[in-house]
Amino acid sequence: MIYTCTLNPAIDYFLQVDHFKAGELNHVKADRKMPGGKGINVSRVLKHLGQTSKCLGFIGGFTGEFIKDKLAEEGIEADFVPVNGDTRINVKLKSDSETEINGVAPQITDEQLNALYAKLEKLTAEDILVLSGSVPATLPVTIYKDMMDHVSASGAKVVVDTSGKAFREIVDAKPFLVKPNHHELGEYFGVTVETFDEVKTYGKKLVEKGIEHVIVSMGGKGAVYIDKDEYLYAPPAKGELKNSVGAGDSLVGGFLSEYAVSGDFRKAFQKGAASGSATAFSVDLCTQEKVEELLPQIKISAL
Ligand SMILES: Nc1ncnc2c1ncn2[C@@H]1O[C@H](COP(=O)(O)OP(=O)(O)OP(=O)(O)O)[C@@H](O)[C@H]1O
Ligand SMILES: O=P(O)(O)OC[C@@]1(O)O[C@H](CO)[C@@H](O)[C@@H]1O
Repeated sequence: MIYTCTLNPAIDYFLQVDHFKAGELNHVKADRKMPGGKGINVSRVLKHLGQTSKCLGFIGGFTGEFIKDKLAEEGIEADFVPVNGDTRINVKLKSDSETEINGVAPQITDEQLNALYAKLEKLTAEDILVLSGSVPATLPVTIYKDMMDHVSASGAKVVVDTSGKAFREIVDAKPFLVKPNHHELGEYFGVTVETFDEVKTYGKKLVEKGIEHVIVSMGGKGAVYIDKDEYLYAPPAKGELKNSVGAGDSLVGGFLSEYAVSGDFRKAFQKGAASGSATAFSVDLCTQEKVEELLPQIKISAL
């Protein structure tokens, strides 16, 4: 089973405003509310691609109810720990440019944290645990490492997609796979990472630290896969950019949908990259149909 854990889920509130002007009254042309948060997006992508998964994390309030209902409607299993406050709302404003305003997480108590740890006891070596997104301020910044410690005896594989301090804390715990984007990779090493050579250099440093598989996503420039033996490049598919929110999660979901079945990294990387592009060219997260349409465009090559 693939478990996704979203410590800080959100309702993604997408707003379309013609020529948004800060400091003035703006009228919304169209809006949309979606269950969000990185792990939840990974689970939704897995579902679209025919794979089951279970969503873990913390959820609360009327916003949490909305997310639980939507996941249930889509047939996605969830086993969240309930919290007292409201799960946050993240504003995704599309106008002449894209602006994101991510909300504040509700408070999480030690008891609730322990309830999450208890759910991890079930994991076995057959399972994959995806730890994705930001860490609520009331949790220790070492939480992802602590969660890895809880599952290490089980042999479950851990995949991490986070940034900032949370990413800094997890690297030394040597997860199975990490997926920073090139900005996050640069932030970790205190440098700017823009070129493919820079991605190779700094991605390899993560492999040398003991992380088996590193995927660095580069938005419209594609993605790079690094392990101890090789560097692979997945180009972006061609299409019209509609929404970049969740493209990285789609890369992770697409990758896992193939890896869980075949264990083939090259094919998984190709499917992940196709899924990232498919989401970038869609209003919602990628569909199986769109991923299959784009797959032939993603020719994996050595870098
Ligand atoms: N404009 C685009 N055109 C084609 N493919 C894209 C585009 N943007 C993203 N992708 C694909 O999706 C992958 C992931 O995108 P990106 O690097 O933006 O992830 P991210 O920064 O983690 O995003 P998020 O946090 O919003 O999920 C890219 O590596 C690429 O394969
Ligand atoms: O604030 P975080 O947890 O880093 O990111 C949360 C978020 O921006 O990431 C997803 C897209 O990747 C969205 O669904 C969600 O709103």
